[in-house]
Amino acid sequence: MADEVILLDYWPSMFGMRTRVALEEKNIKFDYREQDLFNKSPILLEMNPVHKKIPVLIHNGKPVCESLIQVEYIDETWPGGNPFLPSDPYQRAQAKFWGDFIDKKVYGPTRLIWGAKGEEQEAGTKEFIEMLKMLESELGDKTYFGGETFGYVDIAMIGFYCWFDVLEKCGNFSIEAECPKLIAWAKRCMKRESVAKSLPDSNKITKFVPELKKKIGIE
Ligand SMILES: N[C@@H](CCC(=O)N[C@@H](CSO)C(=O)NCC(=O)O)C(=O)O
Repeated sequence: MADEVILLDYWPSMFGMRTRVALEEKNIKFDYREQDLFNKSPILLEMNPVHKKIPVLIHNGKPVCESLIQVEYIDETWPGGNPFLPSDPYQRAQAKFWGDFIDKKVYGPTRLIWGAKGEEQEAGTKEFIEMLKMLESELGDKTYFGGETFGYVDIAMIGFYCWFDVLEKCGNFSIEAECPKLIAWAKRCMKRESVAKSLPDSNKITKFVPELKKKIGIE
């Protein structure tokens, strides 16, 4: 029986983009189901009762929650092609460390940059740039975070790239000026069909943010 793969997602989500990219990298056919996070569907509540968040990967009726867990699950379940994670335990640990770093240290400041004002927004901008500089020094002169092949940390981070334009406009800074190597890396990733297909156009994100702010009551 062919695998049934459903992805409960939300188009602007940099977390959902991770799972989209991972599925595309493995050439897995999946049923993409856009979710309304302001009026959550019964299937979302049923499949992710703990966090009630997207993305949720439903594989033959069984839900896998949390985007980085989904990326690893996809890598293990469909092992063909380039592995996302290295086989060496230490290298795997290092890749997961940077995935965790992105979740703990990169995502938070982005909310302040587009959602806050004044000193709070400035603090978010400063923090974001500092965190990107740490990522850039980890990348160094490598093609991808794991070396020559596109993998786990690239997948964890690349979804933020389509948010860079709106973050720069809100925070009045240039990511390229601060982290040129990181921008060069992102452009390299965008050349991959799996990434180009999975990330929305940054103009769409830029138009979306003011609508989102209105919807959540921050103006
Ligand atoms: N650690 C999780 C984060 C998912 C998340 O925040 N999803 C958001 C949309 S993207 O910002 C979400 O589903 N929010 C709905 C809510 O918070 O109610 C992951 O990596 O999958």
